[in-house]
Amino acid sequence: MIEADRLTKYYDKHTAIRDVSFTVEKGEVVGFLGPNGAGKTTTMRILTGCLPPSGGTARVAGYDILTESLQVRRRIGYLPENIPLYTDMKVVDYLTFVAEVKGLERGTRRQRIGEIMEKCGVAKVRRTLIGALSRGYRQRVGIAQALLNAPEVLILDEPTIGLDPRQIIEIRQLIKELAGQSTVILSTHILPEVSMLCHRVIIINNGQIVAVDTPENLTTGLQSSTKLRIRVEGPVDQIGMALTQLPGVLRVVAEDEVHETAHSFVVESERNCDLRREVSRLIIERGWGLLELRPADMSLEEIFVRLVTKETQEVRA
Ligand SMILES: Nc1ncnc2c1ncn2[C@@H]1O[C@H](COP(=O)(O)OP(=O)(O)OP(=O)(O)O)[C@@H](O)[C@H]1O
Repeated sequence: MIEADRLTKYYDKHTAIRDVSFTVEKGEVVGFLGPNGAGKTTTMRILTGCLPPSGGTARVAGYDILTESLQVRRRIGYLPENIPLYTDMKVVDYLTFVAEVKGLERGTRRQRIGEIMEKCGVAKVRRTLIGALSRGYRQRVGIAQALLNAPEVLILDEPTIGLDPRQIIEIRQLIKELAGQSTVILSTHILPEVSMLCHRVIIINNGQIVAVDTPENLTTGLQSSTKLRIRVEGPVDQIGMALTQLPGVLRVVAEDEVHETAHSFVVESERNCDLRREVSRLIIERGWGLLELRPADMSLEEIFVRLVTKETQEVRA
């Protein structure tokens, strides 16, 4: 559905993105993740046909962004980072205006606007001035305008930025519902958002792609060991010693614990070596209290920092 082929963009002498290539399959939700200034917005704007690349090209829904940009724009819904909403227009009037600009058929326009307002949860504020809406509702109006032309591809630039926690949950729910219907690319700094919403993640740093994979593969693939976090009631030294002696254990780290009788440990073993049974058996046989036992995988945050730091160091070297 989307094929980016060595996209490059210079702003004067500054390279915003360089040789960015990736594909997105129909129906996929792909997260674009990267620190500030990484090149996310630039890439997204190029894909929407709003910004010409300095090099490379892309195909969206089968059309070339350079030579068939009108066809591309017809098939794309775009939520920019700063939505250019008209604050002195009522929601329904604004959506009618966008529907006209997008060339929606006059006969079905009203019905379509009604459906979209219901879907995006703005029907009850249809007659409110956009300027009087909360940020969460404005974001919904922004998503509604992006959806009006039933786009095959939806591009959402930081859809939850600046929203309060309740609004964030609502917008994420809305994106999840859209996922089955459109192909979605969304950019974010928020890592849990990626795990929650996206089938795949594209990590971009300094204008270049540093990783493309599923959130699960990213978190397991870069791990050199398997970690278990446990909380146990009993004598800390004896527990630590017994765990260290279990076959397959590489390292045991006792963590600070405010409780006097319960102690937390991270037990590290070879990659893909699952010691949950052995650890729980040991603790129960010794008569200690097993309060908690769970995998302590590397978080997406840790993966992200590792990839981005590694890349930055390599660039500097
Ligand atoms: N119009 C412009 N003129 C000059 N430089 C620009 C312009 N737009 C972006 N840049 C630069 O290009 C680089 C990539 O910017 P871009 O906005 O694509 O990053 P981003 O990943 O979307 O960042 P953020 O998360 O902060 O929105 C940055 O170094 C930025 O300063």
